[in-house]
Amino acid sequence: MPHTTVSKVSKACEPAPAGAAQHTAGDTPVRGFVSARTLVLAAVALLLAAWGFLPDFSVTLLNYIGLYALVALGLVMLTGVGGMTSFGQAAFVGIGAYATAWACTSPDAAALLGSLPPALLPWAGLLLGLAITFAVAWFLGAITLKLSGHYLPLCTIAWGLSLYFLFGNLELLGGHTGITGVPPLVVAGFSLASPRVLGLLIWAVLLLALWALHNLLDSREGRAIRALKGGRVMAESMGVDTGRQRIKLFVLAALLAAVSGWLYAHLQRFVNPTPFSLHIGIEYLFMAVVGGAGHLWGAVLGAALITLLKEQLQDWLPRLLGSSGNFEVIVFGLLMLFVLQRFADGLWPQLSARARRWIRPTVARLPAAAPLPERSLPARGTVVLQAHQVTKRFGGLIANNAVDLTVRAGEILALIGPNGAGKSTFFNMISGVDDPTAGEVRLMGQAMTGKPSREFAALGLSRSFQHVRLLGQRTVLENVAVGAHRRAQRGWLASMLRQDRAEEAAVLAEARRQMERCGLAAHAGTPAASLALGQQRIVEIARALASQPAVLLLDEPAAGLRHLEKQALAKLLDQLRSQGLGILVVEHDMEFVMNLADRITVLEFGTVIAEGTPAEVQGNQRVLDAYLGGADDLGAAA
Ligand SMILES: Nc1ncnc2c1ncn2[C@@H]1O[C@H](COP(=O)(O)OP(=O)(O)OP(=O)(O)O)[C@@H](O)[C@H]1O
Repeated sequence: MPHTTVSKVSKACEPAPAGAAQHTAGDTPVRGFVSARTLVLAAVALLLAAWGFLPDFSVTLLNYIGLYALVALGLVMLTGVGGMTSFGQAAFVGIGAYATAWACTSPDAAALLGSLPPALLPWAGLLLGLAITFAVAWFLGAITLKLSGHYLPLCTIAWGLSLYFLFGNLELLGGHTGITGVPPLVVAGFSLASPRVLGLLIWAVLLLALWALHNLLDSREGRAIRALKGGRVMAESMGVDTGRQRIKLFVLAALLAAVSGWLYAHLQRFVNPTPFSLHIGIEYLFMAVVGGAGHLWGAVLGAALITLLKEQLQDWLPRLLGSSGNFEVIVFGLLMLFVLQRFADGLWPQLSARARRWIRPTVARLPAAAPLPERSLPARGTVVLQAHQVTKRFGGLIANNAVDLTVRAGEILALIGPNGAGKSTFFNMISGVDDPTAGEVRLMGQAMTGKPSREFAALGLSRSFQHVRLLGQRTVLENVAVGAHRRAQRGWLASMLRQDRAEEAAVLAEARRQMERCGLAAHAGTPAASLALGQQRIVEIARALASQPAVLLLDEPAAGLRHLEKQALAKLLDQLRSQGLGILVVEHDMEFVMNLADRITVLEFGTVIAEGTPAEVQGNQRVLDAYLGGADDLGAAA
């Protein structure tokens, strides 16, 4: 925004790990003497009480902080939570601002909206701005969000620039001069012309957005959004439609920016293209990152810090250096470098870590949990998963060569083979991560070729990964709950408005049930990354079980486990088998495999070289040859 000028906040609305926030003290020790919620309410009450007495300049600063924080909040969701970087948010602020300025001042708009009383024009402008932003963001999202790596940020720069130049070149938007004479907002006959009064609306909108987004993150949909950061493969395997979630997130961030632009236009009462440039888009990103891009309150902190810092620098530097110039930009850039070097996760985590001693997380009460809908498992012996002549080529390399394999309900099939034999590639083929070059995969009798992983998940297939894919900073409970995504239905709006509590209770109860089943009950509130690697693998199994699968694919589940843990895992898999699950295990631990599997398929150089019971496979000379040094392992397992 044009103004190069212009809360201290608490831990309160930080999206606390669900396990810590919503369940018994057994998960997380309850500390602190003031609850996060009380602190926020007290801060809001204080701000309200002081609002009438603050100097005009402070009110102006606070208004701008509120406006910037709204945009940065969208970026926290998009970048910090969802893992997508955008430099172009200022353009959406521009759409919100120009839409209302045009609706309120243009003769064309008057002809169109002629019957509307003048007091309603800004509200028509808001609707127009939101509608245009929605359409533009959806369109841009659809064409750019498929890109990954540095391509996506580059694209946001491209369309950020395009929209900026569009604002300056459209005659109907006043060209580079912009639009003047934007009227003040009027609510119920009361004019919000004074920045002091409009500021109340700005902060009310910001607090409402914080509340809604906090609720969203603390829900099934919030976990799905966070799962995006764990990689699309994991999220899709848990049944999350990642493409849709990404677009929704992108549109949400754009709409928040547009609302900020709308408020800005009625605060400034004129608009021109300058505040919607790429330069300002970068500044918004700075705010989110410096504040703490993974934390909702980080947006407020970042907006406040950067606004105040720029203000001070603009004031002090010319005095200090004895000449005027844009010195603050240089110092500002250096300071940003320092902050990002020193605190890569932003400043909010630092602040909240210090406050943890005296602030306790809000304990939300959930209603009694009803069970989630159950899937009826196929009868024992039914073919649940079938690979027919599955071939995968990577250029000239044949990773899987006409592999046939069948998994039945109520059995454990092991897929073994030396390193590089093609086991993980095959796993990807039969779970929808990748498409076979030739051949067919059938799940529950349905042809699955070309279908994404989430369709596999919908039909009852769940999996773990060779390289653990968990949300390391989130609790074990939350990670396991991601697995139950498809068993619940409440969407974004219901989550934002807290209309999902009964379902959320059911999801978390199911996650706890699976954790108990897997011996993880004591770790509900522990961040997943702080568990040993072997236990993280068990968390993946619990997460897979939370989807109530009919087919379970486990990629090296015993790797990193100690002897007793392996025994417990074998017992669990045995139980699952007796309950009728079809289980396919890729594993290098021969003792584990030989004692557990009903049948074994052996791959070498992508080709099946043997199949049969453990005893048959151990006696197979080709298998012994394939393993060479590993022949001892096979023998030892006998
Ligand atoms: N995306 C890819 N592009 C090119 N080659 C690949 C790709 N993925 C796997 N490969 C190759 O395919 C072959 C099979 O690899 P894969 O990871 O499936 O073996 P694996 O049996 O799972 O091995 P490990 O037991 O070590 O995990 C290897 O030669 C590997 O280098």
